[in-house]
Amino acid sequence: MDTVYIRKLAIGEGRPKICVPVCGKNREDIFREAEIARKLSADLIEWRADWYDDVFDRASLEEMLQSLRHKLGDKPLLFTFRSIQEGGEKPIRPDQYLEVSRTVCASGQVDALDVELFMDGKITREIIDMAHRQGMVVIASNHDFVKTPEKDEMTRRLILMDEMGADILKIAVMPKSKTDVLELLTATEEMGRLYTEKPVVTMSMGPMGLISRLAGETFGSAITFGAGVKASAPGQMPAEQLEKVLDAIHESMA
Ligand SMILES: O=C1C[C@@](O)(C(=O)O)C[C@@H](O)[C@@H]1O
Repeated sequence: MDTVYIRKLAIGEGRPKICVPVCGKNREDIFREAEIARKLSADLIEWRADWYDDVFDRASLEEMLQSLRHKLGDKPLLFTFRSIQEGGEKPIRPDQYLEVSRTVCASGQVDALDVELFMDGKITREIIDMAHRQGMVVIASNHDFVKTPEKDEMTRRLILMDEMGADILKIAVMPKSKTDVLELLTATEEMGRLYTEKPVVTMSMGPMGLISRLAGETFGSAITFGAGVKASAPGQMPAEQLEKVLDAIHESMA
């Protein structure tokens, strides 16, 4: 697997990196959560801006990006607007998604950008190119909060992300059975062995899928999300506990 750097953080080698989401609705909550995430074991902080009340106001968004960067120092920052159809808080039209992404890219304050694969083919490509021109890392993503697609469909989507030029390929799906969790792990393993050199990030959500958030070093998932103040998706463990488990696995595997 190739290593992708987000600032100095090496994604794709060693222990999976811990990403802690920040999901505040207003300035105060966002700063409080970011401060907690920074002190926790976060290797990377995700600002889930779909939770932010004023996200569609450009001046407020620009100001928040600057302040967040200031608060986080050189901690790597991932910007995500998760659309409602993929499990996020707010609906967003493709043109708004493009506009928000433009503001984020132009701000120069963000290190990595989450781009939803199925937002809109043309816009997705445009955003990926724009983020790359700014020297940002692109994490393409896809989420199914209802079910686990078949293994070949999951690998197809991840391959599509690779072809679209994303640097890191991510999929999160909901299991209905333990077999679904195995499907996700098999898709993860196959991606690394057969289809890509890029880092892959996968998770099976909910309590049944929890094991997939711990097993990245074995099956090939390079980032795992751990809860700070609150979880941004079902099945996330508190980041502190997650760190202990990942460290124990890493040390015993060495
Ligand atoms: O894509 C992901 C993964 C995630 O959905 C999870 O299941 O941990 C959490 C989201 O905040 C993040 O953007």
